[in-house]
Amino acid sequence: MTRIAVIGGGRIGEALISGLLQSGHAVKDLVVAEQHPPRAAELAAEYSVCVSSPQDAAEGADVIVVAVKPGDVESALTAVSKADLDGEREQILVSLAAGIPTSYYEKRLPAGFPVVRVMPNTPMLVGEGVSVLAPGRHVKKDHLDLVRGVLSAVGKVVTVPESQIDAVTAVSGSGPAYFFLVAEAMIDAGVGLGLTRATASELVVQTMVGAAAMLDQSGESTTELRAAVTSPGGTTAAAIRQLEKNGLRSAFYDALEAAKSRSAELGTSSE
Ligand SMILES: NC(=O)C1=CN([C@@H]2O[C@H](COP(=O)(O)OP(=O)(O)OC[C@H]3O[C@@H](n4cnc5c(N)ncnc54)[C@H](O)[C@@H]3O)[C@@H](O)[C@H]2O)C=CC1
Ligand SMILES: O=C(O)[C@@H]1CCC=N1
Repeated sequence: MTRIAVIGGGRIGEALISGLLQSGHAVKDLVVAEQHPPRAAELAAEYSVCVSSPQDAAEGADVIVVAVKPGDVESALTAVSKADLDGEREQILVSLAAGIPTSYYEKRLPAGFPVVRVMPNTPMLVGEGVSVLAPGRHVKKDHLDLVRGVLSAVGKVVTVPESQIDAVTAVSGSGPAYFFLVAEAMIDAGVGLGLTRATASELVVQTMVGAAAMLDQSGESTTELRAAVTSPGGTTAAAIRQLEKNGLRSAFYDALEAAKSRSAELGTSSE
């Protein structure tokens, strides 16, 4: 089995660990390096996962996953680099950090070391993530297949050229937060209309789950599905008119542009 070291046991590191274990990955083939001791203890207790230093974790791993904040990548990589790393051993580094390009790692790792940049998202926690892969210069087909195999255990896997990864970050990396925000706003609006918070939450969550399942399974476009709910002169048309009047569509254009720019900015500040 592929041995995986996760450097950084925060929200996305935990989502990956949890998703891999739920999909049948053996706990003995997972190790996490987490610098914050109480958090490390929490992960060990929750998942029975082995906790180690970044150096030791990287030493024995086939896949080294960097899951720290972009600003912590330098220190994490310095620690990882103390391990006896060797591209010849077919080790691969997978970076989940927003903004940090593969060239950043390639400059600092032994020559020829394969690096795959990945933009995951948190639904990997429940096996419904989407991980978008962008291979670095030294990545061969076998490396990419290995990373694809690992991440397909926790959701869908898509591959793009690295030039598209800032846009991907804006769409699917940050995307779950947009849906959570929409759900939050709808729940509050339902409460404003007199529903209890529990009822409003139940209705909104199930509506989101149902709508997502239809998008996924019906084969119909978003426009067709929306039209099917929108009766002429009806309630949905009245609501959508207000959403459009209040700039929902352009708010999303602006929001995703801001996220893409921020991802690019994180990259340039870490050259
Ligand atoms: N949270 C999300 O939805 C997504 C996050 N990402 C990326 O994943 C990375 C991690 O994000 P989060 O999990 O949200 O952050 P987080 O702050 O929850 O977790 C990062 C963890 O790394 C640990 N850490 C920092 N430096 C370390 C080191 N040198 N050695 C060991 N552990 C170290 C911290 O103590 C912390 O627990 C970021 O680069 C982010 O851009 C990517 C896609 C989605
Ligand atoms: O907000 C962030 O920077 C990270 C990257 C994508 C989702 N969360």
